[in-house]
Amino acid sequence: MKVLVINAGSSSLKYQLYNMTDESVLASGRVERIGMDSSIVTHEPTGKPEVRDVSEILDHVTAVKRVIDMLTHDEHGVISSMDEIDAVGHRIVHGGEVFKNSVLVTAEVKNEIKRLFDLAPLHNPAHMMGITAVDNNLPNVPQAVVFDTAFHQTMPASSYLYPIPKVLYRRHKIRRYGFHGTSHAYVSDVAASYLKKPLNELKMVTCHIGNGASVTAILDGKSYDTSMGMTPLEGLMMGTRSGDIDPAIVPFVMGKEELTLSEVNSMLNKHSGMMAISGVSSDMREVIDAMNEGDENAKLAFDMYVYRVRKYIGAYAAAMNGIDTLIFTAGVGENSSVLREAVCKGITFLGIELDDEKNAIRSKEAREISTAASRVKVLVVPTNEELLIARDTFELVQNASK
Ligand SMILES: Nc1ncnc2c1ncn2[C@@H]1O[C@H](COP(=O)(O)OP(=O)(O)O)[C@@H](O)[C@H]1O
Ligand SMILES: CC(=O)OP(=O)(O)O
Ligand SMILES: [Mg+2]
Repeated sequence: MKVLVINAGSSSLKYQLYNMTDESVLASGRVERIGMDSSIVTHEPTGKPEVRDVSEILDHVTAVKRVIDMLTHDEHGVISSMDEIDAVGHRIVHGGEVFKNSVLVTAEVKNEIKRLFDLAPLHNPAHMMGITAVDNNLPNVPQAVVFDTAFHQTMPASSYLYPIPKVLYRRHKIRRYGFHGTSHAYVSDVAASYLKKPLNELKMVTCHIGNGASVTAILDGKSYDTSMGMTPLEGLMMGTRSGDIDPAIVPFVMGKEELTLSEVNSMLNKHSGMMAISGVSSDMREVIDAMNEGDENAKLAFDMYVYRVRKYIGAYAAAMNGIDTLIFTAGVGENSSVLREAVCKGITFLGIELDDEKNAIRSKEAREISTAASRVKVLVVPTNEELLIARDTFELVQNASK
């Protein structure tokens, strides 16, 4: 069975085609700048050269059509016709309280995802466009949806409720949901296999540090608490997102600077974080480069970023009354030995001892970077949200056909 995995954003659409017989990736790629005058399609067929193309792609339906054209292309294609695509799996950021597991797409599921637009206005409408685009281009192919929030549905009320009037939870479902769940679940599972220990016997803290960043406490193999909240804004300092701030700042700034709701939202989501403090970039590589060249604002941004990761690790070690495994994943967590060192060197009291040589090794494999004597095992585990989405989709479609 061949499964196409789609991660649709507001102006982009990433894809991977899997052969589920051996879970190999046949092709991957992305369509960027959808709706703008020059969209960029990057297609990477396994074993063949990468193809890049600039054209006008005004909507997601056309984007999916282009993806199918690339996958079935005479020269750059990896399948002979679109009939070879047996199922499509989508990443959906917000599943609210309704979706605790991945499901096949039905009319009712689509309605629920639409009802959640309010809680994830930046993400869910884009995902819905992805689903509609597949409906239009591959009308007979089953689709599944895999939610970033699902893994965190196990959190106890003491973790997910905010100390605000309870009526707001009842009326509007205001609570912590948490995100990147597919990634936290995947890396915790890989780490347990790597350590040859049952997942439910470990006290883990997983740090998904990419463009968006979140930390999760995993107890008994389940999400116990996580740093992102009702939306992906809470928690760590990120590329352009503020993370935790005093909520009183919002009405205060709105009054003083005469900002509207949408302006203050944009300030916190798009013009804060590392970008705002460094004045250099939201990209960790550029911030580290500037810091190494002596830029003091870049150093302050890096120090603040690291400090906040450390505080969450400490908080979650306390929340679980211990920690035995610390995991780094996603763009920054997997690639930046500098960040991992800065985080770990400040929390040695927890029993974390980094092996500098192992930390410096670059690899695509899961690996341990702590010393043999370190009480806490520190691992780097490359995440693979797409593979988990493909697996869930495959399983749902197979079960449905039994
Ligand atoms: N070698 C590196 N050192 C530091 N940061 C890196 C490195 N490689 C990638 N990154 C960072 O990873 C981030 C992107 O992470 P990623 O998980 O791909 O994000 P997303 O999936 O949210 O787009 C960027 O900020 C980028 O700077
Ligand atoms: C939920 C979220 O923040 O996703 P991303 O890291 O892809 O922005
Ligand atoms: Mg990501």
